[in-house]
Amino acid sequence: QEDHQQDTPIARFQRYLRINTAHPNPDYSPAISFLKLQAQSIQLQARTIEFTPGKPVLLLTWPGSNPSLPSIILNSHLDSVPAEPSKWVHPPFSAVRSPDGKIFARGAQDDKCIGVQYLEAIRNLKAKNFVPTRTVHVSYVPDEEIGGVDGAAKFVASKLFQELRVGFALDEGQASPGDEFRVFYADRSPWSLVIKAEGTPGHGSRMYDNTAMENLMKSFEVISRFRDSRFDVVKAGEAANSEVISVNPVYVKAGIPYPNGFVMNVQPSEAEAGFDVRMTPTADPDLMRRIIAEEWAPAWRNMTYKITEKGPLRDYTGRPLVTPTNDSNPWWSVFKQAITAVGGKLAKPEILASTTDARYLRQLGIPALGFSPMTNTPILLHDHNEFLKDTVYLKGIEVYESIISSLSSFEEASH
Ligand SMILES: CSCC[C@H](NC=O)C(=O)O
Ligand SMILES: [Zn+2]
Ligand SMILES: [Zn+2]
Repeated sequence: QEDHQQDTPIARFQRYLRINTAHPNPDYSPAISFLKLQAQSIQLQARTIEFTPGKPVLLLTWPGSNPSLPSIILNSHLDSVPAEPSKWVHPPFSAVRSPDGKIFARGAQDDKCIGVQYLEAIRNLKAKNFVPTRTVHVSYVPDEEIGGVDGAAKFVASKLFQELRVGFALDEGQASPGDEFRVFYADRSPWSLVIKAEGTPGHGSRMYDNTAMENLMKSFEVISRFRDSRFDVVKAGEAANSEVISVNPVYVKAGIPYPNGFVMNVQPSEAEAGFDVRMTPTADPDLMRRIIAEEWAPAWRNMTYKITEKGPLRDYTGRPLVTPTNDSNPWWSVFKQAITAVGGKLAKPEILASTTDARYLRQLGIPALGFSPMTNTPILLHDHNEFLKDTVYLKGIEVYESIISSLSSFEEASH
């Protein structure tokens, strides 16, 4: 294909997309090599740090003329979720460009687009002899899709990160089906919930009280009611999906396995289910824990449970992980103006329904916005046939040029 031979912004995007960094075995080293080469070609300093062996963080730096000012950081993740190739119109790591300009690849939207757009924007600014006042860092972190424990979490906790003196951060957002850019000022925080029921085993023909399955089914009813009550608010148009606590069942595990299925005439003594729970930034974690303990998995119904919090819900001062999008945050006005300067319209700032590594930055008190410049684009992250149009990709580079030049030359020494 013609795209293979060239060294154009689109061809460079395709090259990054063709590196398979999907879980469960993301191949990080070719991705790092590719990005390092790109960084070299535009004279950015590069550092690779393995906080966990085999899980590199790449940090690129464009020094500012006034390094005493807090820096800005542009973050993206190296990894992707897996793809099911048989369900795609083009192989998920082919980065095929269709005649109408759609570039198909796992990671096209989430989030390899921004990873290279940052660099293309810097390339263009350098070509125009732009010099940033503040230092600009670009970071590439592993394992975002599995929680970032060995990636962003370790990176932001490092001495190196502290030495960067980051004043403001950008991380990924989500595509916008309309013609307004979307921006995210907070994430919902994920909890993994596993509930287990125990009960009296017995013959499949008998009806008696307190079986494990009956205990688990009662939990499903209670949890369903909680889910409906929140979902009804969303369906009534009174809140966005991301503004309520969500709970969704993700697995059930019970029964006695048999070579071709399950034993059908024994009621099992144990049953288990897993739930994805998403806490809104201002949700009360103690209240949620009480609901789980007293209603969803009560000991009196022979149930136990385990909650695993996937990241922080509050910053170190106990405040919700929310970046102000008003005049109290000078970075916000600079960001907003940078979008309008290139003819972009900005939608009302939103909470992200899922989560990103931005929560680790917000935990430190660093203002962080989630932003991926994709308008008129269907939301295809984690979906089959994820794609991004070439024109949208190229427009995004222009948007980042505006954002990076504005943020990096903004002089007020506030945090
Ligand atoms: C359990 S942390 C997982 C993080 C993941 N991030 C993107 O999809 C998410 O599910 O939101
Ligand atoms: Zn992502
Ligand atoms: Zn993702």
